[in-house]
Amino acid sequence: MTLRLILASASPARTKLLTEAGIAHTVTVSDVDEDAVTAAHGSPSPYDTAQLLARAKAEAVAALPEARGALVIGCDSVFEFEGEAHGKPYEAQVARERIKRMSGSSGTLHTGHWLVDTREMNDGGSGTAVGAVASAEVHFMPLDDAEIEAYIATGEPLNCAGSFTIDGRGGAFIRKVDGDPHAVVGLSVSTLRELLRAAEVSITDVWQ
Ligand SMILES: Nc1nc2c(ncn2[C@H]2C[C@H](O)[C@@H](COP(=O)(O)OP(=O)(O)OP(=O)(O)O)O2)c(=O)[nH]1
Repeated sequence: MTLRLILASASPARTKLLTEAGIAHTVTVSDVDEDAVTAAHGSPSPYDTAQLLARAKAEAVAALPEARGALVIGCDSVFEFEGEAHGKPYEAQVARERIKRMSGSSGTLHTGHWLVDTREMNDGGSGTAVGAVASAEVHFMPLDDAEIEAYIATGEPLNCAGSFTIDGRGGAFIRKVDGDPHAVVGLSVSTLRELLRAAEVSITDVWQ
């Protein structure tokens, strides 16, 4: 039987990562209310938030009829900076305030992963599942105000957890990454390999 892998994410970065890693997949976006999930768990740490939301997204898609018989991977990225959990800034003023503080400093990007194996799922069951968080510490170069304004004006940081990318324009401001760089982009392919192994699937089985 051909293995089907579904990415439960709207993130263009994640599907690009899988495609460039040669991993065949389709995309089904969940409609998870992320604020409701985190509120239901009190005030989880940034690490736990990433895992909780990855799990919620994967389980929501795995419950859909079209997911039956497939492997479903959900992800969520949270940037931990000075004890705060930063998602996407969305607005220029929020990005400006955050990037000014991040300049010359460092923070940790946590990406949660949750894999649901629906191949053995009985009616109403949830299938077997396994998850892991991959974290990487990101060290930033000092940015001057003109660079910050120009970066925000591109729009790139507004829809990225942590208000930066390492593989886009933001790469100009990254001094180093301690950890899996793919975890910063949004999906650690080596973590996916480990989750697939737990489901007795080799990464080579999903190579296209
Ligand atoms: N290309 C790139 N994207 C990044 C980087 N850091 C963060 N991002 C993006 C990837 C994700 O699209 C986004 C993280 O937000 P979420 O984890 O909430 O995922 P998103 O809302 O995009 O989609 P989803 O909730 O999974 O449907 O930030 C980076 O270094 N490079």
